[in-house]
Amino acid sequence: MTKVAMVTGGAQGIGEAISRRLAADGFAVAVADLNEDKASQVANDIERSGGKAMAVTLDVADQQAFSDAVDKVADHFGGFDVIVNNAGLGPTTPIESITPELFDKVVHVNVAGTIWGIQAAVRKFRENGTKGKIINATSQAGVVGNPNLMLYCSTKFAIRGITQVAARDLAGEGITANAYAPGIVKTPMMMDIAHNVGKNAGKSDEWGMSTFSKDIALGRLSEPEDVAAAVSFLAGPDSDYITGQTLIVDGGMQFQ
Ligand SMILES: NC(=O)C1=CN([C@@H]2O[C@H](COP(=O)(O)OP(=O)(O)OC[C@H]3O[C@@H](n4cnc5c(N)ncnc54)[C@H](O)[C@@H]3O)[C@@H](O)[C@H]2O)C=CC1
Ligand SMILES: CC(=O)C(C)=O
Repeated sequence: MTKVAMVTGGAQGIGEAISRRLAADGFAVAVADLNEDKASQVANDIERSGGKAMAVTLDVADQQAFSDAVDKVADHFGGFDVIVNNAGLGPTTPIESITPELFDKVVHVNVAGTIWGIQAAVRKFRENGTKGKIINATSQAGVVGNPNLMLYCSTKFAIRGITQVAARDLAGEGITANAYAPGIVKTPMMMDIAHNVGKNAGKSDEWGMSTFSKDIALGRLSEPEDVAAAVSFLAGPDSDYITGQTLIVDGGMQFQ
């Protein structure tokens, strides 16, 4: 029986790499994203390569839409086994720059979006009697406070707590919940942060990326595929006994 995985923010960056890796692992993959065109491109490319995939247009901050999307995926593929709550926003926010509007936007996507994904997945797992897996995107910025990323870091620290609570609440049903914490990965989100680091110092984007990565990850950059390999492990049978953990993906893999 083909297992089914849904990847939010699956149309670009780390999420795209996760979508492609899980398809290569044999999952039927739902590429869920705000960006309908990019999600369709990724899903179509997976299908052209012999995998099973579908695109789902979704704003993870919309609780009902998330629930409806999980129903659509389960109905289309005939099951639902893994949710990867990968979608997120990563603005650069010096303390004085944080507004109520920006706070609401980022927390609704990163934190509420993760909770709505867990809620929708658990409902479907229970309906189908599936011992499913919940895999959430935190970050090294959810383990260590990063300069000028107060709002973002607050959400990534929150996601680790959400993951630990979900693991504890769901252990009796055989449902696991874990998080992955990438280091510095060259994606549009990270390039935006690097741009702001450089701009604040009157330097280039390249200087910003190099400086930030040296400060945070000893200058080590990870590839989206490195993170996808960690998520492949968490989605696969070898991690069935693991729950409530954060897998750090920065110059290797280690549980936190
Ligand atoms: N790039 C990095 O260095 C690191 C990234 N992460 C985390 O990994 C995850 C993916 O990050 P990246 O690939 O770098 O991001 P990205 O910004 O390159 O891609 C994010 C994807 O999520 C989608 N998205 C954004 N808001 C959405 C919403 N409301 N509903 C549905 N989809 C939405 C975007 O359309 C995009 O396709 C995020 O949770 C991020 O916090 C963690 C550590 C490091
Ligand atoms: C974007 C992010 O999570 C970083 C810089 O670790």
